[in-house]
Amino acid sequence: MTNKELILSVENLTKVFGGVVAVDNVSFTINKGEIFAVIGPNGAGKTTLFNMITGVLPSSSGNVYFQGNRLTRKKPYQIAQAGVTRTFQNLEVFDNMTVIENVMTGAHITMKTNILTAGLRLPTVVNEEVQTMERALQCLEDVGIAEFAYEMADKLPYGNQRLLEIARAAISKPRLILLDEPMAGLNAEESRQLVDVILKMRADGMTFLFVEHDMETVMSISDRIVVVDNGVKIGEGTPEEIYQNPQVVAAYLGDDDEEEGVAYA
Ligand SMILES: Nc1ncnc2c1ncn2[C@@H]1O[C@H](COP(=O)(O)OP(=O)(O)OP(=O)(O)O)[C@@H](O)[C@H]1O
Repeated sequence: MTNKELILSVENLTKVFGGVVAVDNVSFTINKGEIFAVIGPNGAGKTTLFNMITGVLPSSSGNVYFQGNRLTRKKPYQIAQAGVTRTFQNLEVFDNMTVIENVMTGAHITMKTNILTAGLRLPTVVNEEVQTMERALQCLEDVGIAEFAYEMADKLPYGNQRLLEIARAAISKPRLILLDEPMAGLNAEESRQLVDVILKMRADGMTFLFVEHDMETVMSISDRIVVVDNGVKIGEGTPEEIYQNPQVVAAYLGDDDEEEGVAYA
């Protein structure tokens, strides 16, 4: 990649739960427009890392900088306002809302409407609502599920609910989206659809940081990968470099068939 522009810098991030060091002095940087994966065995500390970057959990030590601004100790909504949004490991779709209403909930961090102005139904409020609805529809179009906009969210197939989560993350116009195991539970066709959406959004300038167990997806779409094991970063590089890193192979990918390469499906 030419003209690298640093967007996220994770510096010596550490999280201790009681006696357990869940994330141990992890550092890495992400450039604008990259698809960057974090992989590692169950319990390696991936979700904890995500939770610290997005302000869901305070770090024990270390710092996170986004476009040069320190995110450490900021609240999740402040981090979202700064341009970092995320999806969660388990679906977080509101069942009792339509698809478009679900997407609109993602816009509240960028809206100017407050309880007072909303109660007065000022023209600016009505305008903002209309604009948000239009933007929500556009986000649904971008992920390919606009035709379901006015259906109840829980009626969508699982794969489309994941796409809905991406649309909801995208409506606040983030510069970085974190995806926590986006491929979990998807069938092959749904995974392909989601990969297409991620690649298209990246082509439009989005940066992605994602945690994923599906190695085929990780190896096929990631520009760079960080590998964590027991909270410690044990490798970093392109898919090819990770594939050939003996420490990573031994700790995570399995070294049964080193001769022929790693079986990571
Ligand atoms: N709230 C918590 N309190 C205590 N320990 C925790 C807490 N959250 C996570 N841990 C511990 O921290 C370690 C890392 O957990 P984490 O969920 O971050 O791993 P992970 O890599 O995301 O795992 P998975 O792939 O299974 O989702 C584990 O040992 C876990 O038991």
